[in-house]
Amino acid sequence: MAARMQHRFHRLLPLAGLFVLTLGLTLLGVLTRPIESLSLFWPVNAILLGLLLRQPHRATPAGWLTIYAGMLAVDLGSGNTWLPALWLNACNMGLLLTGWHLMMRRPVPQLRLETPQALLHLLIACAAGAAVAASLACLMNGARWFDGTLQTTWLAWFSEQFSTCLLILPALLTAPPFRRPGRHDFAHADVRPMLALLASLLAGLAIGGPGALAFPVPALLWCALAYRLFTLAVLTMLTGLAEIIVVAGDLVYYGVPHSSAGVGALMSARLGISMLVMGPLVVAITIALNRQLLARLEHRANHDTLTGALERSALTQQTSALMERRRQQRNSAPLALLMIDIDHFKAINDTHGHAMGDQVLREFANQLRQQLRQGELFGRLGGEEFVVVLPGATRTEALHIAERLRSLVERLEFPVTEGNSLHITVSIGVALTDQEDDIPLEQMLSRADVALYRAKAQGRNRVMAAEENL
Ligand SMILES: Nc1nc2c(ncn2[C@@H]2O[C@H](COP(=O)(O)OP(=O)(O)OP(=O)(O)O)[C@@H](O)[C@H]2O)c(=O)[nH]1
Repeated sequence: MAARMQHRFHRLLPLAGLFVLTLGLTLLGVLTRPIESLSLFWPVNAILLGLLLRQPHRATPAGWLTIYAGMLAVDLGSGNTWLPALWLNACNMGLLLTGWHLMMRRPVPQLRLETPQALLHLLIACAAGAAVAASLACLMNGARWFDGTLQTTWLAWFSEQFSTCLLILPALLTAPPFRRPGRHDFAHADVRPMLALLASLLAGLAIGGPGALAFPVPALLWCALAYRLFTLAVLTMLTGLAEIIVVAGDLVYYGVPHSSAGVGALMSARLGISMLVMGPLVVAITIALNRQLLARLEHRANHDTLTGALERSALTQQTSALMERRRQQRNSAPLALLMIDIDHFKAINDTHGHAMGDQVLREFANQLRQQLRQGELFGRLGGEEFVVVLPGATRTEALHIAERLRSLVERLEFPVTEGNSLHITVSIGVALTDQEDDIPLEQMLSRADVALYRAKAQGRNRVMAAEENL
């Protein structure tokens, strides 16, 4: 009984959360809505659509009904009668369901706006959702708003819903998982593009006229080049919403008439503002895409495809950079280099086949990598020979780590057939440098190689230190 109650509680809790969120957002929309007219902007639908696209498991029939109930509760609570409340919120649901179904047909990268085409799909989904909402509004309510024509009513609904969704959704869809920002997040942030954006908005306010709406575009393009996609999406959202408020609130003369006959012009301004921000968003998406591709290419170029360890050239370059940094910082902490070679690896290939040899190399590398700390390097020199670089490790520590790795490998099991597995051992040569004895990398490698050779000569499965400096 208690278990069933608990199960029911766990099922109802997310729905209760959705209900409270809908209630809060709708209340906010209603409070900013002048009596007997449409809201300046109605962010409820865009925010709920963003939430459902990020968390599709909430979009169950019960979830949709909960949202509808939340919206109805606010409308009825604020004095609306049943029929208009049912109708009005059916329009909102029309937008949500249309937008959700069109967007959910897209693969995940499109949902996260990872390609420029994804932005076009978002535009189509917003337009279709807004069109459904506007059509339902006209169908149900006739032409009771504005100047009483069906066309103005439809366009007013459409422009408000379309522009709000297009401005808000990119920020919601690209938001990274929440984490507390660290000091480093802001340490190197370039504030100039943001200041330029602010200046362009102020210039728009000071100069006015219809062209002023486009003043922020160059600053937004600069922001697109300087910031992450999510940051840019937040900036385009804030810029767009600020401009809509300024135009609709008649705070500055933008050449947009505000009589009821001017609803069409206000609608045009809303649509224009939401489309102006598409350009900077496409630039930011393209840059993010290029960065990802470059990072992937760089990873491919620097890492061995079989084991994921650093390639010889990347290992040499990163170790040299590490040594150079130590030199510049006059860091007297030592740096240790372990050269690790699998014993009798040829026999594994010969006995179990090359594919099994590859499997052993892959698993061996995975296990070794897991033992290393951040800042330590792991590379493959070729064949079954690997290198570990340990910055700051003393002689005792380096020997201790090498011994730990040797004994770990000895205990590894590589399944060959059912109930049958093979074992391997490694020989390790250790070389160490410090400030007084700052030797080039190539010399470190050859010292470790000599030590490794001695380990092999003395029977393998052992750690030997280079004699010169240990
Ligand atoms: N499966 C597989 N084998 C490789 C790869 N790279 C090198 N080898 C094989 O690794 C073996 C290395 O053999 P040797 O250099 O004779 O060394 P060993 O048999 O480990 O003997 P010792 O090092 O003296 O203990 C050769 O047979 C290579 O063909 C690889 O990427 N995959």
